[in-house]
Amino acid sequence: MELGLVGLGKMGGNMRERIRRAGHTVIGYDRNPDLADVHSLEELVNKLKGPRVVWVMVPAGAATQSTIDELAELLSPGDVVVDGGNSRWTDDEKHAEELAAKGIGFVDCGVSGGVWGLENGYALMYGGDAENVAKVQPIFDALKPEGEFGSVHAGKVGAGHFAKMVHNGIEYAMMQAYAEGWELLEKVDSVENVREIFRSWQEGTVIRSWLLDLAVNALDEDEHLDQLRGYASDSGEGRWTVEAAIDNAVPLPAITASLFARFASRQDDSPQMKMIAALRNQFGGHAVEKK
Ligand SMILES: O=C(CO)[C@H](O)[C@H](O)COP(=O)(O)O
Repeated sequence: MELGLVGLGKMGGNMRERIRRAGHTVIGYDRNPDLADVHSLEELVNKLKGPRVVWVMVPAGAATQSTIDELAELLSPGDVVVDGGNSRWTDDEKHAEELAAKGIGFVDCGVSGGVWGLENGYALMYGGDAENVAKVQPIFDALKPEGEFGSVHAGKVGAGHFAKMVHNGIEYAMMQAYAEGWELLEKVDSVENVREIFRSWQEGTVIRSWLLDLAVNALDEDEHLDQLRGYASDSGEGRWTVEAAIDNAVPLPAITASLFARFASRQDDSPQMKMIAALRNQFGGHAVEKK
């Protein structure tokens, strides 16, 4: 089938390649003309035969919103827009309504696989009406990993991005647990080869995983991570997971702690720990360290 793909960065560029390898035609648009097959969204839409499917793979928020606004003006009734970015799931209902007003379908799709997806396939979690999902199905089949699992129709509009958000929350907590274990192992003098301990865990253990494999890759590149600063960014999904937990009164201690650990990583000198030091000094005369 034919697909229009908007956004040809690290994810979108590799997805275009994987879909083409499966024998489909992909017309890609990106603001960077070096990456794009066409010069504008209008040209992309005009080149596709109807009913069209256009997959949006641009950063969540303003970039996704403006792309969907533009597509709403260009596409025709019966066409479908897929939002494959890491959009906040609460935006999906709004996008579906905006497009439905013009007779255009909408499917939200969480995509996992990172830069390895080209070869390994992308795990897909999508939400929307069966009729719209069916129009995209050949593309889902091309992107997903080989084998029985790796893609799911998670539910109604929004369910795909909600599933991806929870996936990322789990990702935060798993990474935090590996990172904490690694730091503790590195701290203790009697432990001599932390990297090899991590490597040994890749087979037979309860905690083997792809993230563990990637941790070993990272330690192979830089055994004690000396070249990195202990600073971790976030792009929103952990925060939205914690917000959803509050809305639903679901306790998420591990995911919440892993999000807050990232915030702490961005402080050179913790203001709250200054207060703790000051209070210990006030009530107990405990020593403080001064600048
Ligand atoms: O979706 C992903 C992996 O599954 C992206 O890599 C995402 O950027 C990870 O989230 P964060 O940037 O908040 O760590």
